[in-house]
Formats: sequence, structure tokens, C-alpha cells
Amino acid sequence: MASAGAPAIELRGICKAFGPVQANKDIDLVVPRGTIHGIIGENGAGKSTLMSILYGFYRPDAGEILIDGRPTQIADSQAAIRAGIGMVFQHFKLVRNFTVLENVILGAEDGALLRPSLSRARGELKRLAAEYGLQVDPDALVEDLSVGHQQRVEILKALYRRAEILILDEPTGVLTPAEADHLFRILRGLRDEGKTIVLITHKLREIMAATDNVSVMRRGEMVGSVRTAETGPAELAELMVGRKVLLRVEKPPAAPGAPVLELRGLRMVDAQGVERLRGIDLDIRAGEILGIAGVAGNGQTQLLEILGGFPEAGATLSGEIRLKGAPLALAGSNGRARRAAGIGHVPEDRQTEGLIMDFSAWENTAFGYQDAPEYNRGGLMDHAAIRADAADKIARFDIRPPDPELAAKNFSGGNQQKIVVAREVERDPDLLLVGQPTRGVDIGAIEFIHKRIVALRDAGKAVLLVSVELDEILALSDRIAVMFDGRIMGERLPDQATTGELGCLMAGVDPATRPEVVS
Ligand SMILES: Nc1ncnc2c1ncn2[C@@H]1O[C@H](COP(=O)(O)OP(=O)(O)OP(=O)(O)O)[C@@H](O)[C@H]1O
Repeated sequence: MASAGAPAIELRGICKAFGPVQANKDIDLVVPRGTIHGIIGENGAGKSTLMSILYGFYRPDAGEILIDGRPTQIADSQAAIRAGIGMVFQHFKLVRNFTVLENVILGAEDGALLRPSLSRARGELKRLAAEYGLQVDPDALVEDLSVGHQQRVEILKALYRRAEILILDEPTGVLTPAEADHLFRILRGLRDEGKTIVLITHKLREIMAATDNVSVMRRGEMVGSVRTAETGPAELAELMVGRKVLLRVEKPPAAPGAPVLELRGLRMVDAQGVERLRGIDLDIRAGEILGIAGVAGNGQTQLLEILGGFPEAGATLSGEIRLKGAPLALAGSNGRARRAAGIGHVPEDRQTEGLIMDFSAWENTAFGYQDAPEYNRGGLMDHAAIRADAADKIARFDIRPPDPELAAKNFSGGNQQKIVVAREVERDPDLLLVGQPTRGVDIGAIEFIHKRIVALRDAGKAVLLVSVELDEILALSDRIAVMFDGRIMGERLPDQATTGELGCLMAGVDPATRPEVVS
């Protein structure tokens, strides 16, 4: 039995070090039952480490965990599940070629895939889905589901295991705005049923909209817990970063010059014969930021990959790309050749495309630019020069920990992103391609990355920005193009576009022809 009135979670004096890095220092945290509790903090502040301790992935070096008032040892994730704790990770842990039902029961029951238990499980899954608004077809293969639906499966998996506490790590990073709204409705529903939710996010908007209380971490320490109703974004930002943060982008009006990138009739058919780009015409001028808005999966990824010089294997391309008036090869190119031509590229997925995760930070800062004269001496790569350059970038971008020898995989997500941005922006490219530049990045670093992108524009460079964050598109872009189903649905100026209008274009509806759909 739970002690009446005891908090769902209480952490006392939790400490955890990774070598010299003290990821959690003497952390206390109280999460009352039946509440949504936000955890915020800069990249590398120790949020994921703390939640991984609660979920049994790491053993703390010191400290105590109480669940419902009872001291509880959580040696592994099975123990966490027994204690009623479920976790939804940033990168889902589903088996892609299994059905929803198979994924939900996998590991939850003895003899998991036996028929009788399968039919019982199906009934239970349907009940949970109906009760919490988590509709999803039990027989669909996970690989055929949208990201939002895959996340529902993760939540259903936790509920099926009778989780009373649900931890979500950056759950909206991969969702569309509509999917994110739906998720928060679900979380409020779960809270109202008495469940306890812990939400890690970098988005203060989500903290303000969805949480009851919020705790702030900085550099491994817990610096404060407050009731959400009694605080605001500016105060939270300051607590997180330890200084005032501008929550908007300051930029002078653009002064566009000659076209840097010209696309004419760019088409791409993938190896399965699906037409992903259906004739893209775009111009980007020197000194301007063109933002491409759109729901993920409408061709933005393919566009960036082609421009960046690594189109999907087996794709057929046609059309024309010109960089400063000179034609660029469509296929048969590569990222190094594109970079040498003056195209910098911050890919959408830093882990698979932006970094080599097992390589050190210093090696990664040269990735794609190995041929640069300053990195080579006497026909050999000059490791000392690359290391010195990396140390300089680490200092100027405040990458933490400031250790050039650390493998990319051992940096937190936001610091990994800074390594990629530092490498590409510092090269002063004529055209910078940026995909989701601030995904998983804290607000201090967002401010910094946005400033660097604007500075590049002000130095007369062209920027192509792809982001699923409409706020980011609106804040940074000088012009906005909306992509839907492999086409440009329309172009708008940011100060003339409403989010309703952009939302319509993102859903494939042109408000110019159907004005009744824009409120
Ligand atoms: N397995 C590991 N080995 C070495 N260092 C690690 C490991 N896991 C985390 N760290 C370090 O511990 C610190 C805390 O990382 P953690 O991932 O908990 O931060 P976070 O607050 O979740 O960051 P982010 O918002 O970027 O996800 C960081 O300095 C990170 O580099």
C-alpha cells in the first residue's frame, strides 16, 4: 500500500559521476502524485541522467529513491516497471517490423506471443486506447505508423505494464504541432486519473501550458522547484542559464543581393518509385534566410540531402541546381565536394548524418573538411592543427564538457548539435543548409545558434533553413516557403503570414483558393 499523501516520487541526495563529470550532484526532488512535473535545464545539466537513474539504467553513486513514500531499489528497468514507472524515450524502443499489439505485450507477459494471452491483451489494449484517447490499430506494423502514433504505442506499452508514473524525455521533438497538442491532452487526462507525469523538455511554452510544477537543473545541480502558475518563461530561462536570455531573435531587415541558389524543376523519385520531390523552383539570394516550413516527411529531408550532396541511394533526380550562377551536379556528388564548392550543411539528424558518434569531438570538427589546406601539411593531415582549431571552436561555442578528446556519443544532444553547427558556420559558406538546427537544444544555445545564423546572413551569405518548429521559421526567416507532398505550396513574408494560414498550407490547403478554412 502506498502511504497516504506521500509523493509519487521523492529523490534524496542523488549523485552520479561519469569519470570526471559530475552529472548529478546531491539532487533532491519531490513529485506529488497526480501532477505533471516539468524538468528543464541546459544541455548537459543532468536531466536524462537523473531520469535514467529513476528508470534503473544507471545506479546512483549515492542517494535514495522513494516511490509512494517507500524506499525503493531500482536496479534495472524491470525493477522500475515493477515499481510502476514507465519511460518514453526520445528515440523509441519499438520493434519496427512487429505489430502494435506485439510491441505492447513484448516482454510484459510470460510466453508473450501465445494465442490466449494475445486475445486478452488485444482487449486490454483496446480498453486502454479508448480510455486515454490513444487510438491506434493493434494490427498495424510499427514501421507503417507515423511518429506520433509510434509514440502512442510507447505510452500504451507503459500503461499496459500498469505504470503509475510516466517519464517522457523530450516527447515533442519529433511531433507536429497538432500531434503535440494531442499528446498534452492525453497527459492531462492521465494526470486527472491520478497518474504522475515527469516531462523533460526544452520548450518553455510546453512547461507553461502543461505542467503543475517545474524543477530546474543547472550543471548537475537542482537549482529550484516552483509552481508553474507562479512563474513565467523569462524567470525560468534565467534560472536555467544563470543569466537573462532574449526569448526572441533580433535581426535587422534583410538586404538581399544576387541569387546564390537557384532550383528549377527539381524532381526526385526514390528507389521504391515514389516521387518525393515534384518539381521544386526556388531562389535564395545572398543576405537572406529562406525558411521552409512543413510537417516532417513532405520532401524537406530529400531536398536538403540532394543539395548537401548525399541523395538517398537508388534515387532518380532531374532538374537544375545552380550555385552562384554555375550548374551543380545533381547526383554523383558528395558532401565533401559540396562543402568545397561553398555549401555548408547542418543535417537534420546529427547522430546519423552530422557526426561520427564513435569519433572524438576534434575529429568531428573536421568531418567533411579534411581536405582544407589548414588541416594538411606535407600531404598529411595535421592533427595538431585540427585539435587546436577544435579547442578554439569548443571555447567559442561553449561546448561542454570542453574536452576535444571525448567521443561525440558522450556529449549531450545539445552539445553534439553545437559541434555540428560550429563546424559548418565557422567555414563561412556561401550557402548554409540547416535542418532542424535547434532540435533538443537548450534556450541559451538556441539564442546562440540563431545569432550565428543571422550573423552569416548579415555577412551576405544565403541560408536555407528547414524546421518543423513554426516559431523558429517565423523568427528567423526573411521569406517562408511551405512544403507539402514534395511541392512548394506557397510563399509568404513572415510579418504577413498568420500561423493559421501557414498551418493550412502545411496541410496542403491553399487559403487563397479556400479562404473559409482560415479563421
Ligand atoms: N554514458 C556517459 N558517459 C560519459 N559522460 C556522460 C554519459 N552520459 C552523460 N554524460 C555526461 O553527463 C552530463 C549530463 O548529461 P545528460 O545527458 O544527463 O544531460 P541532459 O540535461 O539530459 O542534456 P540534454 O538536454 O542535452 O539532453 C553531460 O556532461 C554528459 O556529457
